[in-house]
Amino acid sequence: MQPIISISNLSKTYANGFEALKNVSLDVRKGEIFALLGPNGAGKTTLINIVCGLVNLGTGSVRVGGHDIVGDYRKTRSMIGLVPQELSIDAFESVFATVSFSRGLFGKPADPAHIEKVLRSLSLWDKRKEKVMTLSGGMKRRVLIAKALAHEPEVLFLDEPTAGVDVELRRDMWAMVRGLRDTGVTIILTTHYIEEAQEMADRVGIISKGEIILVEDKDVLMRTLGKKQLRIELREPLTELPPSLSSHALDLADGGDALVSTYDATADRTGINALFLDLAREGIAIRDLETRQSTLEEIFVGLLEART
Ligand SMILES: Nc1ncnc2c1ncn2[C@@H]1O[C@H](COP(=O)(O)OP(=O)(O)OP(=O)(O)O)[C@@H](O)[C@H]1O
Repeated sequence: MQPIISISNLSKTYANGFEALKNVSLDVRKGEIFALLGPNGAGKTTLINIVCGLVNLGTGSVRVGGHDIVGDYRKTRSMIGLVPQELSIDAFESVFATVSFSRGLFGKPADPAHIEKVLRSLSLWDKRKEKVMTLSGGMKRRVLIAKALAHEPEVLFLDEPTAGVDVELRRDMWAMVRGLRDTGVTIILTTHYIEEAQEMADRVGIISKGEIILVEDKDVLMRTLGKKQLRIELREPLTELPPSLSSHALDLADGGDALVSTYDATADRTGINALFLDLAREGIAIRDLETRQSTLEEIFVGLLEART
């Protein structure tokens, strides 16, 4: 499939000499939710701002829908909606007016029916006549999303969309973003909430110190890099691990009330059968079992640690 965004060998050095992006190449597929994860200062916003035409690119090229972002600036800009990190909106305008105005910026004719659809999809219709300054922070963030959607973009960038938003609103936003994806909009989001990427993304890209260190299907990433943990609660506590169990990667936990084994769930032999046999031989009785898969957060931290 033709990617909707194609970034090739992109590097960016700011005027002060800081190299914020180093030879980044990345394709985003049409209709996917792509999560860009990285620690503070990794270059996420720089990358987004270059694609959106807000920061000049250094070297390399970026195409959106097959159009070059420099040569075909107007075309690519009109294909993109951006929800920026900072809440910057015209405080004195009504919700409806500020969202309609955004559409006009792209030279699109007024379309009150479209604006109504966008406002309704974001549960903002009841607030359409209110001044933006009277809204709560979460509602203001929705207005930013409405503004980004006013000109019917094919690609939506969400730069930390749920920073500082409460859990309920975050879940509403996720549902809203999924709904948008279902209408064919490609979504690229940056986030510090790895839970958000885990919940929403089709693919995940990890950026660190200006370099893309990994791009992978989320499910593949979690399957291949995710370790599983087996927790065995014991009927009787152990004071120490019996020597016969020393060949298993086991730790005593909860003051001896539990054993914890970390294993690779994708391996042909996980060693779990042998472990249970040895436990039975030792006469160690089990009260309960629990297995747990690594979260994306653990995978992410592990990847970054492996590079330092
Ligand atoms: N105009 C600028 N001039 C010089 N350096 C800059 C400029 N803008 C950003 N930087 C630097 O480039 C690096 C990448 O910044 P960027 O905002 O892209 O990171 P980020 O991954 O979005 O971080 P965060 O998660 O904190 O938003 C940072 O070290 C930042 O200080």
